[in-house]
Amino acid sequence: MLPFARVTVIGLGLIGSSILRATRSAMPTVRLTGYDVDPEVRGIADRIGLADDIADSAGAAVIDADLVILCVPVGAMGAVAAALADDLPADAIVSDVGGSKESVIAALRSALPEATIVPGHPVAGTEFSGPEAGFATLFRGRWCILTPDDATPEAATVRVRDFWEKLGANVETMTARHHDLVLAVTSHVPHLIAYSIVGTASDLEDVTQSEVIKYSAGGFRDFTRIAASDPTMWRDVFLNNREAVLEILQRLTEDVTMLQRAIRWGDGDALLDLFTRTRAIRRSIVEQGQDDAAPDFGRAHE
Ligand SMILES: NC(=O)C1=CN([C@@H]2O[C@H](COP(=O)(O)OP(=O)(O)OC[C@H]3O[C@@H](n4cnc5c(N)ncnc54)[C@H](O)[C@@H]3O)[C@@H](O)[C@H]2O)C=CC1
Ligand SMILES: O=C(O)C(=O)Cc1ccc(O)cc1
Repeated sequence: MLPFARVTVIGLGLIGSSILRATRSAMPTVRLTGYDVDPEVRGIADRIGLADDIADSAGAAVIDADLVILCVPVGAMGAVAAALADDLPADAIVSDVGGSKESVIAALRSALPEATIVPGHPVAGTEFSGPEAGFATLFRGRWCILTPDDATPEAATVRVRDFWEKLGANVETMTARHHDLVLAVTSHVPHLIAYSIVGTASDLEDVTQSEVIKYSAGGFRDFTRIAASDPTMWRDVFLNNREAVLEILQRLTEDVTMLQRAIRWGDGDALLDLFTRTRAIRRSIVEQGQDDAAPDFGRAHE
């Protein structure tokens, strides 16, 4: 049995278009509706047939939906929810895919105080964005984290879990606070480091741009992939997961200072100890098959 018969996706970029493609492939009889604030994106979505209907307002998109998934940058979630509030059917379930959860839940509850809300985050993506970047297999074998709270009916969480499992995802539930701390370590701060090191390299006037590009076959190249991720989306993630990101950055700063000291004083044992531990972490991730989104460089050597 299908968990939902009519699914609406608001925001037709990488994640929204991937959900539409994956739903069409896994549950072909589900009626799909899409909406995006950008008329150009709506035009592309229409042309490539992402949904049965591309609506021209958020309200029109949700009018007969039984699942509405918000796939916009986290800073826009509250405004989108407010824009569709008057047209949302009373029995519809609202979900989202935002990369940070505590502030998104607060924004959704404030805009939709009566609605059934099951917050979510598929931990799957790429550095690309827009409606043509999505693909149907994006969520296959990847985690989707749901962060229901006391106000979320269990039955609604079960239906959203069922939906994501049909798209091929493994579903886990946890509190929003815990999600935000875990993702700050595993995703947000790593992206910040990538943005920062690529920025530092481009600021070094005496290492010319061409040298940066020419010798970028090493670790720097991996950082440039991550640093190519969508600027608006990541600005919003950092502004919305401020507390957890700052806490992890504080720890990172202390650890970098420790490394600085080890290099300064020639403490090779401290360096070897850390590098041995981190190599073991990488190997266990590869063994668990969790490195699909990583680029190919150097894989042959692993
Ligand atoms: N990119 C990634 O790898 C992942 C992103 N996410 C989350 O998914 C969400 C969307 O990210 P992407 O699909 O990557 O971004 P994207 O930039 O590819 O698409 C976002 C779309 O939302 C539209 N939009 C913005 N404001 C809107 C509004 N007020 N009303 C309607 N549409 C609006 C934009 O026009 C754009 O087409 C974000 O919250 C992000 O944190 C979650 C997992 C992975
Ligand atoms: O492309 C990568 O390396 C990613 O880290 C993808 C990603 C980006 C944002 C998320 O909220 C979840 C996954």
